[in-house]
Amino acid sequence: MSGEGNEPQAIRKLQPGKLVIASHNAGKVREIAALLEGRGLDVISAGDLDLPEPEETGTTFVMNAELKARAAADLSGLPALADDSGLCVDALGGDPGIFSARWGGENKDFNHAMGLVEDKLAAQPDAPRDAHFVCALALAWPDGHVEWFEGRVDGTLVWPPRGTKGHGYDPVFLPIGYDITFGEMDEPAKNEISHRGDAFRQMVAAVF
Ligand SMILES: O=P(O)(O)OP(=O)(O)OP(=O)(O)OC[C@H]1O[C@@H](n2cnc3c(O)ncnc32)[C@H](O)[C@@H]1O
Ligand SMILES: [Mg+2]
Repeated sequence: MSGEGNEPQAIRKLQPGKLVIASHNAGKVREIAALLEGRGLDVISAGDLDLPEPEETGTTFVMNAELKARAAADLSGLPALADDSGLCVDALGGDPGIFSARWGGENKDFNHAMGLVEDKLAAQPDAPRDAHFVCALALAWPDGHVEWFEGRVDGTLVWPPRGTKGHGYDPVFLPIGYDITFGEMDEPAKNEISHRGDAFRQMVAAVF
């Protein structure tokens, strides 16, 4: 059968029309909608469609992005784009990583989550504060086809948290080459250098 077996799979183009943003995180949905602007897509969020939040049982960012995108595509019958992302701190062996949202607890309290990172780093006062954000994007179609892209941005962590423009861990993340945190940066400037912007540029080059 053609297209199966060991043949490389062609990248599938995304046609103009409806696209579900398979995320329940308002900050991410806002950034994703801005990154997709002007591409002829009618963007609907998982929240607008009342889609349930799937349990993130994967062990990698890509696995979790794929399971969220597939769940939304299956339930909506539309192509769906999911983002699984997180902050990886070198001195903490890559934590919180795929558990970044879960460190915010049931109330999704990122002051608490940033405090947890600070407390754990306090035990290693001489360790470098290097960290990076990762963003895996998965684009899934209702017939099961899926495409993946992964982006990254490197930086260092600073305390106290600075700025109120971003979301999640943005106030403690100082990207390399900048003297303001993601929390102090306007959204278009953040999108230009962020893990999410990086993954999006790869996706745009491939599927449009
Ligand atoms: O799964 P969905 O519904 O998309 O929403 P979520 O918030 O649970 O998203 P993730 O599972 O991907 O967890 C990612 C967490 O990592 C953090 N994060 C990801 N991208 C970030 C960014 O650009 N700035 C700050 N924090 C970010 C933020 O705390 C997120 O809650
Ligand atoms: Mg999540």
